[in-house]
Amino acid sequence: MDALLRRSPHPLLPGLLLAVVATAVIASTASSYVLFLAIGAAVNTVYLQSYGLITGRAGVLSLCQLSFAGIGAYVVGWAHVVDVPGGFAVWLLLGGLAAVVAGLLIGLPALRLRGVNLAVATFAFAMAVDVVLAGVPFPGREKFDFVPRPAGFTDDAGYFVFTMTVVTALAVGLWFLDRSRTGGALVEIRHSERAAAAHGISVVHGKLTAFALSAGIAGIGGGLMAGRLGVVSAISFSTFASVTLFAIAVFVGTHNVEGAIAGGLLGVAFPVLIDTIGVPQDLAALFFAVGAVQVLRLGMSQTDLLRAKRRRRRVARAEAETDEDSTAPILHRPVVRVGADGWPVRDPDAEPALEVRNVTVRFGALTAVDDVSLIVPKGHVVGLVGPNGAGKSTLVNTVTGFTDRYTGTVLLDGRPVDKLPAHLRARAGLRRGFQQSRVPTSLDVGLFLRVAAGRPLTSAEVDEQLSLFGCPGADTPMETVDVATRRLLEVAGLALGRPPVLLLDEPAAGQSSAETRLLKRRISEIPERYGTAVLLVEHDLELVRSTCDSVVVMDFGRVVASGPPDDVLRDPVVVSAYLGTAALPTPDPRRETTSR
Ligand SMILES: Nc1ncnc2c1ncn2[C@@H]1O[C@H](COP(=O)(O)OP(=O)(O)OP(=O)(O)O)[C@@H](O)[C@H]1O
Repeated sequence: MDALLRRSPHPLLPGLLLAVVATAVIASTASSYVLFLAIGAAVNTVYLQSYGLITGRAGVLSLCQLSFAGIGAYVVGWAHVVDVPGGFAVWLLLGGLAAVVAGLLIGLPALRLRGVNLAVATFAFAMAVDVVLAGVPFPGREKFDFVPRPAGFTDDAGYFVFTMTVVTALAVGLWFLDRSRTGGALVEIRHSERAAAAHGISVVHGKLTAFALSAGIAGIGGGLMAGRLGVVSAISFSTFASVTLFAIAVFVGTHNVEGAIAGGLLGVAFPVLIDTIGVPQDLAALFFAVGAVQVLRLGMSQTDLLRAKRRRRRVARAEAETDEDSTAPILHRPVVRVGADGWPVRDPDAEPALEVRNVTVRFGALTAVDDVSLIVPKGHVVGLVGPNGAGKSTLVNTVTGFTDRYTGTVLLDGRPVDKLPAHLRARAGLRRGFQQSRVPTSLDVGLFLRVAAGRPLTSAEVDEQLSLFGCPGADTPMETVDVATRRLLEVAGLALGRPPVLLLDEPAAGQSSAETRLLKRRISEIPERYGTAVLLVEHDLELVRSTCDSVVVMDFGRVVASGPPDDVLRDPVVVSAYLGTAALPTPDPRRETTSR
């Protein structure tokens, strides 16, 4: 079943073959009018690849991509007029680079903005570029000094081949990006900026990268447009055209390669089509806008819907064919160091990996964390328990840098980290999981593991970890993975980063008893296997008792008890303040004899 759910390992080669055949057929058979339209569709595809990167992958609402295209076209025209050596291909790259610089300049001030505010800021930039380009004619335009197409590709058929080569090269680049940790990081930023920061990803850096790369792609598209038309005018890069392409991108879903191509074709063919039946071409924009609104309502673009349908069919087929024994045992690798009782042996005098000193957090009049101090020694698992609202998650947020309004000190390996923002604390080795799963569903399992680990992993490491946590194969799309398995994957990925300290916030929530048993084993192995000390926030007291070396109990923001699990969980203060006798777990005879 797993194998059927996985993506084809090499979808790139058939895709490349298809691109070559389609380009050759169109170039050799199409009329000059159709070729002119086809070049337009290919240039549109480049624009939509840029939207697919900034909006589809990174989730940034940018309405100014054609302004970057205008800058690319302007530079190509200028390079031709002043005769920059190297010819069209070099001018195209220069146009892309100029657009990258513009993308960075727009991206920097826009970093603090999100959603509609960011859309408004990019819209304002597009309007400003409209005004500038309308006042400053494109180089060569006044004397009709046409930009020469690249040597060997000067006729329409040749230039179509050249344009399709650029489209294909960009598609290959994006294919690799999607499979890299940078691509995974962009998707994670779109999904949850907090989760991205917790994985050591700089949201600022990620968004700037998306702005720069997408602007560069759009700039190359603009340069191609200059080659298509010979002389361009501001109207080709107007705000109206930018917003129309944005609507197409949202409607079709241009973060998928087939979406970018379909969107490119739609943007050219649909206006021509309605024109032939007497409807003004500009009304096409209305159709795209209605389509985009519909997609925003559904939450899925056309290509996402198609891909989801295909996947559902594969899942149904796999379910019908599966002969897997779901009760088959999961293969475990033995723990590195175990005592005679089968449980890991730990050093009682270990140095602190994490130390929290007198931390207090206030939300207005409410003191959510009140002068809390605790230590997580190296190689230990420490439980943090307490009733709802006791302040556990606030403490985890504070320690990991997601709350900056606190007093007190957090030390990692003896060094204060209070001045570091969340992503730098994560990079320093203070990693965390979230109470609510924040796993981006558009990644596949292997890439998520790489992003969560925050360090380069070999395929063997990924596969071994997946098997250890009983998770599906690396190529499995995350959206086909159930919520409980996603939580397991989160723990698996974080642990694989081998951070000095890992804070897990209710990892067993929503797990079946079999999954909790596996999780119990895996969490108790984390210190030995990965060299990581764990602070485990959990309501499942049996899990806490059987995995933790010591337990800290919080109530009303304060530490009310701490010590060995069996002692603490039977402490009358803890029982009356929080647990209630019925909730007490039964002591495990194995643990009573454990040499910790
Ligand atoms: N951002 C916030 N603004 C105001 N109050 C908050 C904020 N975050 C948490 N609180 C309050 O702080 C207190 C501690 O909440 P916290 O979520 O840390 O408790 P918890 O022990 O993690 O609870 P649970 O087990 O339900 O997750 C609660 O009274 C909560 O309402």
